[in-house]
Amino acid sequence: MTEATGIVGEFLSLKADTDADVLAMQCGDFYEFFGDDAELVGEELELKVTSKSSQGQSYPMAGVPLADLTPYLKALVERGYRVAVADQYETDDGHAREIVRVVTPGTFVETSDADAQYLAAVVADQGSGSGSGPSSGDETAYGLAFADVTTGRFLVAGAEDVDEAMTELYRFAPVEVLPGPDVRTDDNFLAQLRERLEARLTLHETEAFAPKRATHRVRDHFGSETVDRLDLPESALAAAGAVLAYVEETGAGVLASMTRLQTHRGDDHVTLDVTTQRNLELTETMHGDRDGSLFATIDHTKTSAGGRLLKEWLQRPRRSLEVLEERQASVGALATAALARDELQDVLGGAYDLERLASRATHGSADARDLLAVRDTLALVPRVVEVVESTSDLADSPLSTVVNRVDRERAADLRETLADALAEEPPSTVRQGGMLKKGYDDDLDDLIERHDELEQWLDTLADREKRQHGLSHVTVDRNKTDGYYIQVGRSAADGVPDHYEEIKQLKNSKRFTTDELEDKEREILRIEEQRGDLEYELFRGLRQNVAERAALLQDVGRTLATVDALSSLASHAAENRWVRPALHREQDLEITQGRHPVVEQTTEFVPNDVAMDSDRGFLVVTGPNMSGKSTYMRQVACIVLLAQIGSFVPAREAEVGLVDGIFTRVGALDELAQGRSTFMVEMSELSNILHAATDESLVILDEVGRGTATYDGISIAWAATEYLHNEIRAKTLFATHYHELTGLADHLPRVANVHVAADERDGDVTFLRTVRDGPTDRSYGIHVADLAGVPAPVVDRARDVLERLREEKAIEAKGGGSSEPVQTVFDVSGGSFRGPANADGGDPESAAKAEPATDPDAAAVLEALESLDVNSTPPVELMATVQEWKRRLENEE
Ligand SMILES: Nc1ncnc2c1ncn2[C@@H]1O[C@H](COP(=O)(O)OP(=O)(O)OP(=O)(O)O)[C@@H](O)[C@H]1O
Repeated sequence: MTEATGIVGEFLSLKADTDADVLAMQCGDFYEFFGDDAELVGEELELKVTSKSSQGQSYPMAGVPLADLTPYLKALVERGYRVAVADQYETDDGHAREIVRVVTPGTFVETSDADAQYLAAVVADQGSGSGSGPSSGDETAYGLAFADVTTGRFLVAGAEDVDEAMTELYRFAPVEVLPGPDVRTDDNFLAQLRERLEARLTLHETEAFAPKRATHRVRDHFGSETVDRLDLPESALAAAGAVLAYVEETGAGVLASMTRLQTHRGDDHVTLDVTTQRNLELTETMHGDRDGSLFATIDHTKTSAGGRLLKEWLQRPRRSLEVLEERQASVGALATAALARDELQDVLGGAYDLERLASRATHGSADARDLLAVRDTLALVPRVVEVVESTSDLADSPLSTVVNRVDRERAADLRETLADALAEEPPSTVRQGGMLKKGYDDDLDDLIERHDELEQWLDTLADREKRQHGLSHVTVDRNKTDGYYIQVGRSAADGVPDHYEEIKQLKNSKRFTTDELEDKEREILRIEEQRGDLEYELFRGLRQNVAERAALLQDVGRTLATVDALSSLASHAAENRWVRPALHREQDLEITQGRHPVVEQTTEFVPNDVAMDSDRGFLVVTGPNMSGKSTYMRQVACIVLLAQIGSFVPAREAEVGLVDGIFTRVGALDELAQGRSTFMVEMSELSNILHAATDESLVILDEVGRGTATYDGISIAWAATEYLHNEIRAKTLFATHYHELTGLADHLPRVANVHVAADERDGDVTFLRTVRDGPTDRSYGIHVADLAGVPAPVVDRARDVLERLREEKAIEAKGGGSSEPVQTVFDVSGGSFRGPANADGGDPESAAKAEPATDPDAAAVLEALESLDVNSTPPVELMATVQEWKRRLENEE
């Protein structure tokens, strides 16, 4: 095959030099894609694919106009592609092309989405674990770095193990992850990354992660002093260095907007593992919708920066009483000062995203309209301060400190500079002039003046020509093809003077030019070109000026976002009768008339109380299917979570002891699709909780043990309860269908039973949604099956069967002297199941029913099993023995 030459050859050779998935190469006014890349964009972006031949071979080709590249880049990076962009530049002997940047999901600066867009790196800590890399045990620690090129945010974090690393990663939801060298070989970690995150995994060159090199880079960028002060582990520095290197190498050109190195410390924050963030539907529902999430419910922010901040609060609740009480006080003040709040929200409605604009200025992609947006947003600062300071509730609240933190003088300076420079309605291009005002620069003023004079001359030309030559129907105008022209109506066209040179005939008129007009035209074009160049230079200076104040813009942006997020919480609290929870560091949790923050929006919600303290730290929640157990427990978790972002909560009154983590384990239907058995998922989640929870945590367990055989399930639930109660001592709510577990309250001092009440009359069940103390007596599964539309014959038959079963139970129960159906209970002291009759020393026959192992053959088998030493018996012999037991038991039946 002959090698392509010419433009295709150039394309293919540039492509061979990059590890990007796709190359867009500038060819004049277009970006072109050739070969496989053309096919790919043809498919992904629905671009028309044509063909281009080179050396007798035909190559697919597709292209987009220069000015339209951004939306195509956005679409490609959103699909996870990395796109190299090669620009064309002039050389002495023609032109050449060079790759100027590689646009990737994590380095796409021009995004229009409101959400944060994090690029992350994760590095295994060499010094941790048992020393031989990440696969050697789960004690490997990790260093993480997160950078948002669109806002300049840069954070580093450490994680003690895989779970913590995954939790942090999930919290930031990066769009692109750079796994460090060790992480790349850790299949388990990679599998979790793929499963938990929707991020592109990019294998960046390993040298970038080398600790020495990376540390040097971080020091160089953020200053040695900052780095020393933060005292970061090597792995975190390696991650941070790799992120910086990647941002630089991809050519995003925004490094300068990363002005601050912040640490994200897990111990400042409430641990919310991945499962919990999902289960509580913080930012999206279980079905992946934004609507119906907790965030969508409480978000009334007016700016995208405010929305981002509120989401960040929700994903990273705090543990510091001081921070939370400050936020609460501001929310309280804003909730009371309704008029001032309206005014603030109104003002914020005019704010643009300063953090994003700062990045665009640094990147060099901000146009004059962007700088106008900076000017207009800075102009809001005095008004915001004024509203706060002139409203006594707000002036006395921490909000006053928040708004006064801004360096107002510098903000006003920059605003003034921009106001003096920018024209009121600048164009969206930066090359054609018209962006800057008179008075900004003397040379520019000269050009503008001369331009104005010429325009004036042109404006009066038509009148002059009419007068001088006695013409009628004369206009003077310009267009792209004809340049400037004098247009004369057809009736008068024959009478034009001799020096008129005809350039075009139209249906009802003719177009002419004259030497004089051509001279003026040349002059005007020259001035316009000069003006364009000069304005571009001046504009770049102005933009650089803004870029150098990135930190100031980030501060102002952050302050406005904070006011926005706090006002949003205040609005929601005021409109939904939420109250300020009393926070403290004790274990108590007391919620009076609490509601579920999301469900209350769409349902006539029945409020419920929760009372937990050091003597009552474990609630077993029972109740019929569909009665509201899950809602009740999630409501508790949501209220604690809201309290720990500084929000008010849906209750009449609430007292919340701060927690260090919220852990949940609820039905995991969605995991089924990923090929893991429900039970396996359930157990690994339980295992995570039992490892991670502490006596300061809140644990929510919904139906643990349900995914396996009943007795296994009960046993696991039982053992987990004991462990949580005795060892971990976490505040726990445990919903279960295993009625047996309600017996725990009699044996474990801190366990109490509550149930969600339902009323049954004439076979109809009414859900009361009220939570009451004590266990429930039965479940109403058949009623729910009926509600769910299970065919009537099946429902009827189920009722029959249930009746029969109850009758049998009733026989047992009668022996116990009770007329109520009684369920089998688990004997704590004996560790076995038995009927209550037996517990009372009643009818031995019914006890035998509940305890099948008392059958003589079964007892013999059990005895043999007990004395068998499994470890020393060869497998074949074991199998034979089991078969023998089986035969013996079956024969007996
Ligand atoms: N306090 C309440 N007020 C009003 N509606 C409620 C309340 N609690 C729950 N609900 C509604 O009742 C329905 C069932 O609630 P939930 O899923 O919590 O029941 P459950 O007892 O956990 O069910 P299951 O045992 O079948 O999992 C939901 O539609 C929920 O919105």
